[in-house]
Amino acid sequence: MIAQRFSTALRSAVAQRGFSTSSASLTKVAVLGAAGGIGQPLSLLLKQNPKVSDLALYDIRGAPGVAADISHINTASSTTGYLADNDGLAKALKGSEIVVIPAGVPRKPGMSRDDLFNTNASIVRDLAKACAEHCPKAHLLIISNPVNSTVPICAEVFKAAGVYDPKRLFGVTTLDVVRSSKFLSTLKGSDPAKTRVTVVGGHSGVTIVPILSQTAEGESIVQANDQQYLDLVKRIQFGGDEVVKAKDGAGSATLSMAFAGAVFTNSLLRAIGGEKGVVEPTFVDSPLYKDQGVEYFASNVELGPNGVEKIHPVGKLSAAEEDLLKACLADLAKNIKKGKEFVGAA
Ligand SMILES: NC(=O)c1ccc[n+]([C@@H]2O[C@H](COP(=O)([O-])OP(=O)(O)OC[C@H]3O[C@@H](n4cnc5c(N)ncnc54)[C@H](O)[C@@H]3O)[C@@H](O)[C@H]2O)c1
Ligand SMILES: O=C(O)C[C@H](O)C(=O)O
Repeated sequence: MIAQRFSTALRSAVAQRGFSTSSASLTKVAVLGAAGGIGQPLSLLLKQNPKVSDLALYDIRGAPGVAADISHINTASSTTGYLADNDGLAKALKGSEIVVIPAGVPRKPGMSRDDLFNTNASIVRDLAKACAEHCPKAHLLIISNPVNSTVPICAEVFKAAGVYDPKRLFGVTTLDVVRSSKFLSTLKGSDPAKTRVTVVGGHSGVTIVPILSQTAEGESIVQANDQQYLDLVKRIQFGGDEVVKAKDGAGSATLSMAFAGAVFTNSLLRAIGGEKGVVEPTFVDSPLYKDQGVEYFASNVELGPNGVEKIHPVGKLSAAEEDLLKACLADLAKNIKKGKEFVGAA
């Protein structure tokens, strides 16, 4: 009865905001690391998403305050904050269909993402264990770095628990897509909303491979293969370092990441709600380069109600992009192996 009343209230709020209610699914979303630099703005953006029915905000510190604050926003979803005591993590996860994980430490200048491994690997492993126990069918969206290793860690934890579904595990690489779109459209004077760049590979340095040749605005830059192209690729691959440097010890990208995380979560919510043709680049368990020892790879993925619907191949590449891909695969294989070794799976 209460659930029915809530559902009616949510649909009416959705309608008032001008969104179509027909495809609006009612979905509980948990954010783990919700009081952090990414967690707070991401939670704020998710609170504005009419497809979210319940927002469960978990952190080892500060989550109840963030939840109290966000809960006053007059959208229909409910918001609850949880700490580790009183079984907070289990309560946050129970019934969640999507779990977004930005928990962990960010970089400081001079650090690589791999330097975060020692701290973040165990944080992500333990959170994945809790997910495997309390919401084994949830879609897991991993933001915590190094993504190239934390995604394999989650997969191995789920395999050990006997609940692994490769279709429901995603490394969030959307920030690379967002940056590519912004940097390319700035150079070309095009509309960033219409300048869509596919980024494949992984999420760190040379493992980030923008396929500019497949975008109308990028084609001529790739053909010229001059300093402008080299600079653009470098800026996309090392955009994270640009922010780390500018923040000067206060962390890494948080606001643009929250935006990117909200974009990817919304795409998945649309697909879960039955919308067809929703495609996002994301780092998943992928057949594309398994024969070269690379089990996880980001490429365009069509999303569906059960997560990964179809993994698209990278398509035609320029000679320069072929070289970028080669360098990517070598690094990626090492990052993946490191993650698997951490959980005793390699
Ligand atoms: N995938 C990407 O594109 C991308 C982009 C930016 C940042 N990141 C990564 O996201 C992570 C978080 O960055 P941030 O700037 O939000 O850091 P932050 O330090 O501001 O926030 C991290 C939060 O995680 C919490 N936390 C730590 N251990 C936890 C645990 N066991 N359970 C629950 N919460 C826990 C902390 O209390 C903190 O609130 C970093 O690893 C960063 O490198 C990834
Ligand atoms: O650069 C970082 O460490 C954070 C994130 O991965 C990014 O790309 O901004």
